[in-house]
Amino acid sequence: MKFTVKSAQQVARMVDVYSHYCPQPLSMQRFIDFGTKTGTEQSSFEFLRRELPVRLANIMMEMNQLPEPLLNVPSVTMVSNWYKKSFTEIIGFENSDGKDLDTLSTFADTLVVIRNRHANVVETMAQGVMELKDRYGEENMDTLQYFLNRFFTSRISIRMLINQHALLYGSQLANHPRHIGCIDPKCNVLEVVKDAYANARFLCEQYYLTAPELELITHNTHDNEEDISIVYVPSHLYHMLFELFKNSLRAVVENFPVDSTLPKLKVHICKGKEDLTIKLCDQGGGIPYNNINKLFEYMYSTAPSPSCADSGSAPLAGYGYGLPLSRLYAQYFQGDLVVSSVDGFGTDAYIYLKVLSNEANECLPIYNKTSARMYETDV
Ligand SMILES: O=C(O)CCCOc1c(F)cc(-c2c(C(=O)NCc3ccc(C(=O)O)cc3)noc2-c2cc(Cl)c(O)cc2O)cc1F
Repeated sequence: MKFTVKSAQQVARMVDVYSHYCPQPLSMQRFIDFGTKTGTEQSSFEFLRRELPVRLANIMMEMNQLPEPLLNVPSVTMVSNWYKKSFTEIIGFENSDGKDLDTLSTFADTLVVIRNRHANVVETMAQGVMELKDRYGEENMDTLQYFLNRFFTSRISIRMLINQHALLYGSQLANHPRHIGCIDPKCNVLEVVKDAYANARFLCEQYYLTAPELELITHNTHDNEEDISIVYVPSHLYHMLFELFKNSLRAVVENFPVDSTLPKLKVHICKGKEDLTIKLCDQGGGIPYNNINKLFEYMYSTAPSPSCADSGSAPLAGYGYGLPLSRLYAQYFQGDLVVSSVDGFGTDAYIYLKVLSNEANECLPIYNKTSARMYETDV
């Protein structure tokens, strides 16, 4: 394997070239078919050595459009350099031979290096938002919100592609023999709900010494399956549920006096014709309607990092990005996450997932004139 070192100008030119290609959204069905019928390591390599730089370049071009104050905070510069390095490494395979076993092995290793390099991007960007708030207050908030939603969605999609290749063809084993990469074709929703609740409850009891019980209600009008299942990525579903349970547990415990009997959390799981809906209902006192959107705002939610927060900070509180990121996971395969609250009583949170795999297409940000206009600062 020979890698030619490229100058910063050469890399910038290649980023521009690759950013002119549109990312290709894959459906859940396509992921499944590729992993079980049509795909080989060679065809996966030949797809990824183009698609990954295209997805990286599209979001790198958006990052370069950010207004100066956003672009120049140290943490954002660091993340930008990680992207440039990873982009350069992948385009190094542009003319490699997909039939050569060394090439395939080096490519798989490179993907793992890239995945590890980008492991702390969320925390680093949260640090960048805090640096920005300290320096410039809440300017450019709308631009930041627009960019981060697209940036984190792009990151979810790139990690999905890398994980599929690594699990299907790398040395890393899938979690379960039934799984196709990180996808479970029969993801048992009830089990993921119970798992997320148990772990959130453990944190809640560790801090508050109490936690509300869980009541589960299932409805299946789609098929006559005993256990409600869906073709989905269990780790994505777990991430969403764990976040929502943490919020509900915290709200309920904080809404009632110590030693009160706490009202149960009620979770409805319903598999319908098009949607699988998971509804979490709590009596946590609710939030005013006007403040719901703030929960999804990165600038508003950026709390001091748990390590430096005062010792009294609840372990249920993170960087505050849990909810916006959970909604991006839901939307990534055309689903959604909606929070509806009754001020003074409680909150219902809904996770909507597409039941039909051919409707569950990746939702990807595309860099074009429309998106570029979003970054044009007012004159
Ligand atoms: O730090 C993190 O990562 C977690 C960040 C997030 O932390 C929160 C949290 F877990 C729970 C709540 C909360 C409250 C509350 O706190 N009610 C009291 C208050 C009353 C008035 C106002 C107001 O006037 O603005 C605000 C709160 N009521 O319902 C919810 C609630 C929110 C969501 Cl998204 C959910 O899925 C379930 C819930 O029960 C708010 C959070 F923000």
